[in-house]
Amino acid sequence: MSIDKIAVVGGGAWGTALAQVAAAGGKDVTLWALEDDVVSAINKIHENPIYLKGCKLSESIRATSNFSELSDADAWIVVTPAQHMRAVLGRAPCPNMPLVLCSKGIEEQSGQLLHNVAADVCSSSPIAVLSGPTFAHEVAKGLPTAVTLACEDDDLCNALRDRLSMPSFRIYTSDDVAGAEVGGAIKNVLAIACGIVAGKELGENARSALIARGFAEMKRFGAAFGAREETLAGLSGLGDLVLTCSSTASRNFSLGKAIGEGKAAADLMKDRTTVAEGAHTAPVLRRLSREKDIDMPIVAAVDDLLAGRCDVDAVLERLLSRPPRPETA
Ligand SMILES: NC(=O)C1=CN([C@@H]2O[C@H](COP(=O)(O)OP(=O)(O)OC[C@H]3O[C@@H](n4cnc5c(N)ncnc54)[C@H](O)[C@@H]3O)[C@@H](O)[C@H]2O)C=CC1
Ligand SMILES: O=C(CO)COP(=O)(O)O
Repeated sequence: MSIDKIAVVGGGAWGTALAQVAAAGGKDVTLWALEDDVVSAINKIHENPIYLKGCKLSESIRATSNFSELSDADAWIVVTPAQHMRAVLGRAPCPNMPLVLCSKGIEEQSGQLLHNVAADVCSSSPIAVLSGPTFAHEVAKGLPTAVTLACEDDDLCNALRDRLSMPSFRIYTSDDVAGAEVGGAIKNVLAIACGIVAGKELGENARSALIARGFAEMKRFGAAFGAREETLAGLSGLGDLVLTCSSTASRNFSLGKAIGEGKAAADLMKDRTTVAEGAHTAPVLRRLSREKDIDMPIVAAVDDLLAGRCDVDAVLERLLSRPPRPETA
């Protein structure tokens, strides 16, 4: 299977970093971006100063705002914010070639995982999911990174792995598409919770407890949505959870930190140019957990804080006064 021409759909930090990985691996890369300023900066100065400032890009990456220039690609790497994926793919002449979904979230309106959203819009495209602990600025610099690539078609999964791998970008394969998506979506909500712990100065013990109990919520949700526990314990679940819950380089963690320091979520969300997916995932995750009767107290707490229904002290009191229970329940 020839995968030499790559189209990247989405010119944010992650799409730009993935374009850089593919170009460094010798692929012919065309990147579709929404903003004309991003397109012209990548073509003229080989940088994306809006979303990935300070990172020199390969001169071979061509940027465009015209979908027709992606029509001869062998695969599309789709990196839009989760809530815009349906609209962006709907604007494109739907390709028959493989789509590699790299966004992290759940569609708010439909409650669907993103592979289902993409399948709705591009019903004839085979779908893979690439997810893991991957801060864009580190990947763009070529620092060592490992990810999960999930696809139900083994041959396609192996072909994509072979064509997209680099020594510093190590790809592990899986056939658990839902599992790879569930971990990436939920860890963003839990990162907001860990940011709140940091902003409120509740200590490192509390942060570790949140990671472990948050992982328990991820496993409960995953079991109801067809995710395998071994996938959730891997790069796309626990690996990404630990990364995002530990660093102010995470937009989700930083959003939580500011809330923990006393700022109002609504003010923090106003005028954002970069995406903190957890803020969009929390309400839909809460809704789905209620519908399926899945106990997710940390997700519920983050949802209440983001919606301004409670303050941090009230949410903390609620979490700490829950009745004792066996750890594995
Ligand atoms: N930045 C990172 O380190 C990583 C991000 N991701 C995921 O990749 C996805 C994209 O995130 P980033 O590249 O970081 O974005 P970003 O925060 O760097 O940039 C925002 C993106 O949103 C797009 N956008 C804004 N309004 C839009 C609209 N109305 N329609 C379509 N697109 C619109 C912009 O064009 C831009 O591409 C997210 O789901 C994120 O969770 C995954 C792994 C790492
Ligand atoms: O998904 C990411 C790292 O794997 C990026 O996290 P943030 O969106 O919180 O910055």
